[in-house]
Amino acid sequence: MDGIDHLADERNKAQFDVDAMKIVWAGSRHAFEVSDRISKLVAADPGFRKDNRPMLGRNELFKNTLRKAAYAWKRIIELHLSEEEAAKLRFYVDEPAYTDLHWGMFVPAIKGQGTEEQQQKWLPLAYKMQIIGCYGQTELGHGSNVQGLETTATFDPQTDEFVIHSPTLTSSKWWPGGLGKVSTHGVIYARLITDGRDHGVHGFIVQLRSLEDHSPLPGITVGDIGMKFGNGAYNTMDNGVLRFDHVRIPRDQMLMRVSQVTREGKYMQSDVPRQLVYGTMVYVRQTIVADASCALSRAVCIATRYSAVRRQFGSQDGGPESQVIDYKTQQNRLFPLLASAYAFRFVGEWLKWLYTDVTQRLQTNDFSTLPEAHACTAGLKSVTTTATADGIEECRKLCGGHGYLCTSGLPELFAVYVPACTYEGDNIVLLLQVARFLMKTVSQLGSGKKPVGTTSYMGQIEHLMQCRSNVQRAEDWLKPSAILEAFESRAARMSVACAQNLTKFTNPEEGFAELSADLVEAAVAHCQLIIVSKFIEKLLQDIPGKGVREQLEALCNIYALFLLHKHQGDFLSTGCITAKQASLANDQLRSLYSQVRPNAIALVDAFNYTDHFLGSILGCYDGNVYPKLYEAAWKDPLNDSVVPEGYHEYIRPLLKQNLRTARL
Ligand SMILES: CC/C=C\C/C=C\C/C=C\C/C=C\C/C=C\C/C=C\CCCCC(=O)SCCNC(=O)CCNC(=O)[C@H](O)C(C)(C)COP(=O)(O)OP(=O)(O)OC[C@H]1O[C@@H](n2cnc3c(N)ncnc32)[C@H](O)[C@@H]1OP(=O)(O)O
Ligand SMILES: Cc1cc2nc3c(=O)[nH]c(=O)nc-3n(C[C@H](O)[C@H](O)[C@H](O)COP(=O)(O)OP(=O)(O)OC[C@H]3O[C@@H](n4cnc5c(N)ncnc54)[C@H](O)[C@@H]3O)c2cc1C
Repeated sequence: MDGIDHLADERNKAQFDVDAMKIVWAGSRHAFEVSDRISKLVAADPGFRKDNRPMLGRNELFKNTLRKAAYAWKRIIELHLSEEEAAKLRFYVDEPAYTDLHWGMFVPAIKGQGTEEQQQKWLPLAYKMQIIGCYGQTELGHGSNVQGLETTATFDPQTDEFVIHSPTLTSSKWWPGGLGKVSTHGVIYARLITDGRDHGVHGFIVQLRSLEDHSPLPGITVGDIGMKFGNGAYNTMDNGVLRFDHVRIPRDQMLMRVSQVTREGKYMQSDVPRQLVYGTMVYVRQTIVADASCALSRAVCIATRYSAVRRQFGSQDGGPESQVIDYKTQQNRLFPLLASAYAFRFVGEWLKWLYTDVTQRLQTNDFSTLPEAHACTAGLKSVTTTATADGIEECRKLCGGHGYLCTSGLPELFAVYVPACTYEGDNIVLLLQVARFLMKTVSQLGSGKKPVGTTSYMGQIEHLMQCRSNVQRAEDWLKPSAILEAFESRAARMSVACAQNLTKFTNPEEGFAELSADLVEAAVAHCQLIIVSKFIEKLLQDIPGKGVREQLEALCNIYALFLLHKHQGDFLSTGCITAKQASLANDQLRSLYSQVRPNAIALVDAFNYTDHFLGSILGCYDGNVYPKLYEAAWKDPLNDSVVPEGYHEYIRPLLKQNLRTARL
C-alpha cells in the first residue's frame, strides 16, 4: 500500500538463514521450488480470488467454487502440470471442493482396494475427470461404528449383479463430500450379502448420476445436507445425502482386492486382513497430520506478524507503546503454537515415510506393521487436529478484537478446520483404538515378544517404571535424553497403570469402557512422545544454513517443555519428575521464549506463504495493517449506501414513534 515493510526491523533481528529454513520447512529444495512457484502463480491469478467468500449466499458461493475448480483444471492442463504440481495448485487455491474427495479418497480407494483389472478400468477415467467420485461411507445413523452400517449389497446370481439398497431412514448415506451436487460416481460402503449370509461392510463402485445430463440414475435419491458451521468456510463443499432403491450394478463393481464374489455367488477372502477395507482412511489420516501443520502455521503466521505490529500500554517518556509480542503472556500462548507447527511438520514427514513403508510391505503380503500404522495414523491424526483446532482459536484471541473480523482470515480458517477433529474418525474414538493397541503391547511384555517401532521404549519397562529424572538445573532440561526419559516414563507408567486397573474387571470390555477416560489420556501421552521423539530425531540429521539448527533446537525444547508444563499433573502423579523439576522446566521455557523472540517473524516467514494464501489483513507480509483494515471496512456491501436499506421501513417509524411518546 505505502510500499514500506513495516516489519523490516523485526526481519533484521533474525539470527538465522531464513532461506535455508524455508527449505527445511518445505522438506527439500525441490519441494520448496514447486511450492514457491505454484503459490505465486495462484496468487497472481484473479480467477482464484477468495476474499469475497464470507459475503456470498450458498448458491452463489457454490457456483463460484464450481467455476474455480473447473478453472483450476483448465490451468493444470494448459500448463502441463505434474501430479505433484497439480496437488499444490489445488492446495493454494484454498477452497474446499468436491475435487478434494475425488483425488483424496475416491481415487485412493480404487487404488488400494481395487484389483489390477478394476484399476485399469476406472483410474484412467478418474484421472481425466471423465467421471467424478466421492467416498460414500457414513450414514445418518452410523459414522464411527463402520460395522454398524446398514446399506445392503445383495448378490443376485440370476443376473450377476449386486442390488444396492437403503433399507431404513438411518441407512441413508449422509455427509460424503462432493456427493450432494457433483459426483457422478461413488465408492459406496455396504453390507455384502450372498445367499442370505451377511459378510460385513465392503466397497462398491456405483454410478449415481447420468454422464449426459447429470440427473440421478433410476432408484437414486440424492441432494445436499444443508448449511454448515461458519460463513463461506466448508459451505463450498456439497456434503450429501443419498438413498438407494434396489439399484443394480454389475458384479465386477465390487472392489475385490480384499475379498471376492464369484459368478456362482461364492464369497472368498484373499490372504489379506479384512482391515484393508479401511485402508483409504489410514491413507487420509496420514495426510491430515501433514495438513495440521499447514493450518496451524497459517494461523500462527497471522498472529505472530500482528503481535509484532500491535502496540498496547508501556509507553515511556512519550515513546512508542510496547509491541504485544513482548508480553510474556503473549509469548507463552504464541510460541508453543509456533513450535507445534514445526513439530507437526516433522512428525507428518515421518508418518508419510511410515505409510509408504507399510504400503510397500503390503505389496509383498507382509502385514506385520499394519497395527502400528493404524495406531500411529489414528493417534497422530487425533492429537494434531485437536491441538490445531484449539491453536487456531487461540490465535484469534491473540489478535484481540480484530481477530474476530473475517478479514483477519481466522474465523474462516477455524470454521474450515474444526471438523478435522470429527471427520476421518472422531478424535476420541481414534484415541481408543490407540489405547487398545497399547494395552495389547503391555499385555505382551514379558512374553518374549519385543515391542517394536513406536512402542520399542516399552522394551525398557523395568527402568521406565522406577527411574527418576536427574535434572538439577534449568539448563539440564535442554538435554534430549532428559526430555525423552521423562516422556517415555510418563507414557509407560500411564499405560501400565491402565493395564493394571483393567485386570480388576472380570469382563475386559466392561473394564475398557469403565476406564476409557484414563485410556484416552494414556494414548495422548504415547502420541505426544512420538511427536517429541520425531522432532529430536530430525535434529540428528544434517541441517544446513546459518543458525537454522539452533532455532529448531529451541523450538523442539519449547514444544516438549510446554507439554511437560501443561500436563505436569501426569508427570508429577506418576512420579517421573519432582515439583522442583517441573518448576525448573518452566524457568527454562521462559528463557527459550527470549531466545525465540528476535527470530519470531523470520520463523513464520520461513513458511513462505503468499498474502493470497494467508487471506488475512492482520497477517500481511508488510505489516501495514491499519490502512488495510480501514480500507476493507468501506468495501463491505453494508457500506454501499450511507443510509441503510430498511431505514424507511424500520428505523424511521421507530424514531418518529419515540418522538410522539416523548412529546406525550
Ligand atoms: C479458509 C480456509 C480454506 C481452506 C482450507 C484451509 C485449511 C484446511 C487445511 C487442511 C484441511 C485438512 C485436511 C484435508 C484433507 C482431506 C480431508 C478432506 C475432506 C474430509 C474427508 C472426510 C472423509 C471421511 O470422514 S470418510 C469417513 C471416515 N470414517 C471413519 O473414520 C470411521 C471411524 N471408524 C473406524 O475407523 C472403525 O469403525 C473403528 C476403527 C473405530 C472400529 O472398527 P471395527 O469395529 O471394525 O474394529 P475393532 O473391533 O475396533 O478392531 C478390530 C481390529 O481391527 C483393527 N483396525 C481397526 N481399524 C483399522 C485400520 N484402519 N487399519 C488396520 N487395522 C485396523 C483394530 O486395531 C483391531 O485390531 P486387533 O488387533 O484385533 O485389536
Ligand atoms: C465436514 C465433514 C465431512 C465429512 N466427509 C465425509 C465423507 O466424505 N465421507 C464419509 O463417508 N463421511 C464423511 N464425514 C462423516 C465423518 O466421517 C463422521 O462424522 C465421523 O466419522 C464421526 O462419526 P459420527 O458422526 O457417527 O460421530 P458419533 O460416533 O456419533 O459421535 C458422537 C459422539 O459420540 C462419541 N462416541 C462415539 N462412539 C464412541 C465410543 N465407542 N466410545 C466413546 N465415545 C464415543 C464421540 O466421541 C462423539 O463425542 C464427514 C463429516 C464431516 C463433519
